[in-house]
Amino acid sequence: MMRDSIATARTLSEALPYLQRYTGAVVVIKFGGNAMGDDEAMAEFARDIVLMRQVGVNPVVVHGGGPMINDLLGKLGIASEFRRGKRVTDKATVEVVEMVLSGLVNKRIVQAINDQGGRAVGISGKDDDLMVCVADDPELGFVGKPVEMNVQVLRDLYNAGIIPVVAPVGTGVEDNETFNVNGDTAAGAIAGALKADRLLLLTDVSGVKDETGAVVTQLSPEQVRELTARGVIAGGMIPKTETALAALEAGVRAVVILDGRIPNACLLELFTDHGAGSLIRSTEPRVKPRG
Ligand SMILES: Nc1ncnc2c1ncn2[C@@H]1O[C@H](COP(=O)(O)OP(=O)(O)O)[C@@H](O)[C@H]1O
Ligand SMILES: CC(=O)N[C@@H](CCC(=O)OP(=O)(O)O)C(=O)O
Repeated sequence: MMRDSIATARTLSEALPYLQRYTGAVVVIKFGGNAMGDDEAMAEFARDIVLMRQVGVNPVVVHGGGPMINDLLGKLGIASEFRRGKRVTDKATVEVVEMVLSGLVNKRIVQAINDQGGRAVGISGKDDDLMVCVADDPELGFVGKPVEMNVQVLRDLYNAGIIPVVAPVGTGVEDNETFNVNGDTAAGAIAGALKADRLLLLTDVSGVKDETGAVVTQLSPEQVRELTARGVIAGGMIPKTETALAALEAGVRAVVILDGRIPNACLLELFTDHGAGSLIRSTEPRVKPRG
């Protein structure tokens, strides 16, 4: 018992330099549908987010919900397919996407954060024209590519002590269209527009893997391009790494792809000597042992 308390105190003490480094920092967390898990895992994620806020970080949560969209599409008998990690989205599908993301998934996360004593407010990319989109690719239908980001609403929320929780649904430039935006793409666009200190992409794999299946703990943009060209980075990992590169270009300091199913994944990454997952950034040398 005493030993446990000593270990806890040591962990807190070791966190000091990281707490100092991240005070006032903007950290965008993409919470993928596959990383969400059961209610207990959701509560644990929410606790981490509330703790971040408590120690002076400004967390902005952007979520996915692909598996939950699949469930409802399945019940409705609507077939769905993905191309290069993005869902081909017709009119009927985009309605289901908006219902699931802005409704069920968004409010589940908001409630979980509030249950832990945080103040979460859920919005989508439509609110205050946060994410204005054009069609990404005519073959994908109503899949949006963000072209104009109005992130002041996020600053207003976090400056008021509120944790914004964003559903990746965008509005069109004209005709009041609704766009389905890949959650990673949305998180990257938001992190880029906020020039966030960190973008954490929480998924269900331990990081970006090489051809042997080993997680690469740190990658440069060049290495990402090379692994993609060789087909080692594939499927759902493509929007993640594309997002990482675009976010770095836009001024985000570093992007981490990590396993959201590990307990306290976000805290482990931000506040301990051990990083988690794959860190993608251009030049700075790595300061933490990872893995
Ligand atoms: N090189 C790679 N390293 C790790 N995962 C990869 C790689 N290439 C493809 N993947 C796939 O990408 C998936 C993650 O994307 P996705 O399922 O869309 O996650 P999420 O729902 O969390 O956004 C992994 O489960 C894995 O199957
Ligand atoms: C265009 C596109 O693919 N949109 C995604 C949006 C949800 C998402 O990104 O969910 P995950 O993060 O859980 O994968 C979709 O329809 O599934």
